[in-house]
Amino acid sequence: MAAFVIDGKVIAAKVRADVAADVARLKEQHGFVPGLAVVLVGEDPASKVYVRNKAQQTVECGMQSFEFKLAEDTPEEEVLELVRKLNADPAVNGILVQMPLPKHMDSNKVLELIDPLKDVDGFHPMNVGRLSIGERALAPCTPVGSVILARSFKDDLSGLNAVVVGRSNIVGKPMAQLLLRENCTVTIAHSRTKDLPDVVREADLVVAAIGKPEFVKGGWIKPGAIVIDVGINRVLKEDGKGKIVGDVEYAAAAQVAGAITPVPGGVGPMTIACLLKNTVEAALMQRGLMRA
Ligand SMILES: Nc1nc(=O)c2c([nH]1)NC[C@@H]1CN(c3ccc(C(=O)N[C@@H](CCC(=O)O)C(=O)O)cc3)C=[N+]21
Repeated sequence: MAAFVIDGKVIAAKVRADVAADVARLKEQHGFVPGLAVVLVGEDPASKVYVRNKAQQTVECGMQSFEFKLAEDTPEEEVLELVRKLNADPAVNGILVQMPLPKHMDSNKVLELIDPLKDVDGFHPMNVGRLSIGERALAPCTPVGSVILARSFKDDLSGLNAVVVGRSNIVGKPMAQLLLRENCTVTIAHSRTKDLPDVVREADLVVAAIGKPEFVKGGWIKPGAIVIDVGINRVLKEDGKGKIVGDVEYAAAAQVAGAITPVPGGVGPMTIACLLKNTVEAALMQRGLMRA
């Protein structure tokens, strides 16, 4: 039977509607509008589109958007100075510095300067650590969105064998932490994993975050498994035109999986929705209005 297709666009729209409702309430009850600052260094065309979408959706949810576009050859110190300024600005509740940064910059140095309470990407070591010890933390948007997508199909993930393919700091590792929190039995597989297809075959939940087009084959998927595809790869079709594919061989996997996220229209839209959600959480934390 063909897999259920988990519609990331629909679920992202629901997350954004919740964010908009929270923002409206903050405005009404506290006279305050959350703000998100996005810093883009350089001219990467894909990054520019993504930053534009973020700014537009931030405003649609009733929040303030601050955009900073710096030239590729901006000195590192200038980016650090901007982060310091945003840290000190009470109108800015969330700060996102678009990755990757130009090669002449030390990304970790920039990320570690961001106030952990404004770190809506959840990349600061303080948030990474707090997530791993189960404290309240801002968690990375893509993994948070991926859990919401999986739970939209099966609310209780407890006891599932989850295999995360990929061990990056922005997806694989935080994904594993969040799935542990959902009481999954978690395996992190990667490029050096032995017998990877057999490891994936054991998974009730597969998260593919490798960054290689259609790397995970349909034949690796356990019948009925939930497949979350984090990959966004631009490839050329036979007719020479470009298209976007995930890290999973979608057509084949969709024949065996119980549920699968498409690319585009799966995890991508959730990443932005969860960024907006994190911005509201950050604003609540900064103002001591935290939800229980
Ligand atoms: N500090 C930082 N935080 C990030 O979260 C971050 C980043 N840097 N650098 C770049 C990546 C990439 N990223 C995407 C988010 C949404 C879509 C998205 O909405 N994709 C749509 C459209 C795809 C398309 O048509 O291009 C989809 O998958 O359906 C894509 C890519 C966030 N990133």
